[in-house]
Amino acid sequence: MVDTLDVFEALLSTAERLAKEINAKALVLVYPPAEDLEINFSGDIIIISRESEVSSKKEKKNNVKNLSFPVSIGLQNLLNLISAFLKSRGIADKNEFFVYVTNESVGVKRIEEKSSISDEFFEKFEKYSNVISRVLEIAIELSIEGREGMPVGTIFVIGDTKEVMKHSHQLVPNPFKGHNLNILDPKVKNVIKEFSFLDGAFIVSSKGRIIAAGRYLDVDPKSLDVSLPQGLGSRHLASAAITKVTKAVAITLSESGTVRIFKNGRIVFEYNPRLAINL
Ligand SMILES: Nc1ncnc2c1ncn2[C@@H]1O[C@H](COP(=O)(O)OP(=O)(O)OP(=O)(O)O)[C@@H](O)[C@H]1O
Repeated sequence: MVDTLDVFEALLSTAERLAKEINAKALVLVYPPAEDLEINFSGDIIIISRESEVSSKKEKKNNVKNLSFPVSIGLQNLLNLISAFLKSRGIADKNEFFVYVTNESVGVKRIEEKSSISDEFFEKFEKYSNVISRVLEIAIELSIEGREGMPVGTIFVIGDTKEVMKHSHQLVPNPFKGHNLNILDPKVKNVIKEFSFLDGAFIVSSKGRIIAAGRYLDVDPKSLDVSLPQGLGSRHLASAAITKVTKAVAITLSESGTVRIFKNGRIVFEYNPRLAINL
């Protein structure tokens, strides 16, 4: 039997040839099965890993960039995020291509207009990458599992904690008060899930400390000129608004199962894990 690494290496050499032939702007390795692969490509190389800690030691060559995405968000979403990343970094422009390789496929992706995620999102994403990834992971699991079999909706507001606290108040006594719990601690995942039934939002610092749960966001989407696609109610409007009035990122889980990331009052990422095909 041929092992995963052999398959990946064979796909990689096809991807290298393809990238060269079509003058692709970047070659993207999605969750490669080994760290020290020999990659022959003169353009930008992006390595997507599942590790939450991205070590810079692997960025030996300056055309290699590591991005960490520990959760599986479905290939299409991942490719859209990569498109947006390449565009925001000036690596590739609209209608240019990148080639990607996964454990099972090689493909070409054209950079589309719609893949416009603000630079700021990636700055934030890189800065709080571990925390955002962990919250996404929890939101995705909650979307699939629900709580005691019932669908759950909630909000996580990450970063700019001081300002977020100023623009919110407790709906119920804060269960996290006086505790020093960090969302990056694997044991804390279940605690978050347990409290996901509370109305309101979880407030998480940029380093992952859980500041509060059951927090009502005191924002007025109308006066802040926040507009969202029809069908999104007060949970989503409040999430968009808090990211307009502060520098925070908000991640919402809708009772319908869709997970969204908001930044600067806009949706920058949308994904329904219940409809997803895993990588
Ligand atoms: N300003 C707010 N701050 C915190 N939580 C809020 C706020 N507004 C609404 N919510 C929460 O959102 C819940 C659902 O409200 P609503 O159904 O209007 O939202 P929605 O955007 O349609 O969300 P869903 O897609 O999950 O139904 C409320 O019960 C409340 O817990």
